[in-house]
Amino acid sequence: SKPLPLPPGPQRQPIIGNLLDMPRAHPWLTYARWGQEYGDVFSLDLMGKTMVIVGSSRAATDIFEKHSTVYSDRPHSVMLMDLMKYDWNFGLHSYGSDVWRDGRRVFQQAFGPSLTPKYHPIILRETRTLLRRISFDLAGLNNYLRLAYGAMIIDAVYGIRVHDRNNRYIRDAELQAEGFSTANVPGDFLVAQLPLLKYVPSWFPGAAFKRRAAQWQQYGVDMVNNAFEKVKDTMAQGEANSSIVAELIARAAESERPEEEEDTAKNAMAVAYGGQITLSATQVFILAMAMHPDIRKRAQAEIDSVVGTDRFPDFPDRPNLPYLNAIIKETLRWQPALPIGIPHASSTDSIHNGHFIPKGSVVIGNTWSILHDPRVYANPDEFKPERFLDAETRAPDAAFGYGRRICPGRWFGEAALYSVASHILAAYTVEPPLDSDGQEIELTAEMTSGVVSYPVPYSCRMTPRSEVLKAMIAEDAE
Ligand code: HEM
Repeated sequence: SKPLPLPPGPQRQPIIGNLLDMPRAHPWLTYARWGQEYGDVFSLDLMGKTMVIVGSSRAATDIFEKHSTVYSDRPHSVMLMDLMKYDWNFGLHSYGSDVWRDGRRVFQQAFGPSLTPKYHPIILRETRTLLRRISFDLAGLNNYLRLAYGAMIIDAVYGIRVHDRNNRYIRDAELQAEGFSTANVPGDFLVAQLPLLKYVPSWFPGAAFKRRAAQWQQYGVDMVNNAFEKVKDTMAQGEANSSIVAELIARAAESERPEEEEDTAKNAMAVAYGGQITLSATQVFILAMAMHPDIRKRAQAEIDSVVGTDRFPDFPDRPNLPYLNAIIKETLRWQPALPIGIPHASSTDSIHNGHFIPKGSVVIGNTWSILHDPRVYANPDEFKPERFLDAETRAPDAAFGYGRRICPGRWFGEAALYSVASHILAAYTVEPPLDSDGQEIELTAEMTSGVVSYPVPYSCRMTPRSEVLKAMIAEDAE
């Protein structure tokens, strides 16, 4: 009979609630601090809109897994959906909508765990091309990593080989990704939730912003259409390479609703380019290797003993490299690429632990807190892969999100990360940069603050480990 309270949280002001308390940078750290004060599930009020932060893995399981039908929606983003017409992106659509269900189905059918091995040859080829590129131009490492992941995805999805970043499909995708992340500034989903915030001057999407949004919208449309149409054209000429899209087009032609099926395939597959985010984890991995010579050497000794020094690592080696696999898990845990995931929303009123969570609340898994919980991971700020050699240690699944929204590309992402990490370790000694006196400059793990968090740009030294591999890198030309 008495209404249940909302989950506890910081003191609210009249009308604006916690608006002025909202962190501008690295929100996961402020949420972690609040979590210690108010509990694993606490709430904030943003001008009447409830935001719930979930900060432990037990609470995340309870909310996102056990009550997945309630907590798998997305907050509607006025900015992305209305201004930028991102309605082709099933990842932004509501739980249960046709676009989300059909898009996710098609996506999972292409990127499920049993299908990912199909793409191993592409992943390996692009990894080896990457090594060759950095052997000529180490300063371009980040560009080449970005290119490698883009090329892996575009080849798997469209059967189109990409050789440089001026490639039109890479350009389409990068321009739309740039628009997406610029529009997705921290204020975005607040603006989305609270139309009144449009009047806060620094966030107000003025005429200039709207013009840019129209341009980003066009990039999105180009990205969705260009590569897809190219596959259709080449198929019509009987020349298309095998690819996910070629298979989906052929299957659509035999279905009862060919046009709709083709559209679903086209839109769902355009979302795959988001898998570029694997770049963040790779940059974290290289940083960790440069910071921890003992860990790097132990991983290299493991690779040398399992793989030898006269060939590159391959996928069948992966189960025989437990320490490297532990490093990959620790990389995803230590500095997750999406420290507060992608916001979920609740689709009905619900109750959690005696607290009321109203329909339409924004529900955020604080991945950073969950993966830095000292009750689960001792000394969580330290990079300690050994913790994952103990099979009891909880895998860092939260890095891939929650419940029914959990990343459907995670097997592909992990395979790509394994490939690049194992090749870099096999071929290179990774060390911190030197100052003008020849002394090593100490590297620290500082991360950027966006929705997708990357290490703040750093440099490192990478020296080939052996003449044999150096010769193999040169030989392994495209
Ligand atoms: C290390 C690499 C990756 C990480 C850390 C990562 C992480 C994430 C996270 C945290 C989410 C949000 C899940 C949620 O809402 O709870 C997500 C969603 C998604 N990811 Fe990934 N991802 C990675 C690689 C990939 C790759 C390679 C692809 C494509 C091949 C991909 C495709 C997607 C899609 C389509 C969604 C939206 C799912 C939905 O809303 O239903 N991701 N990812």
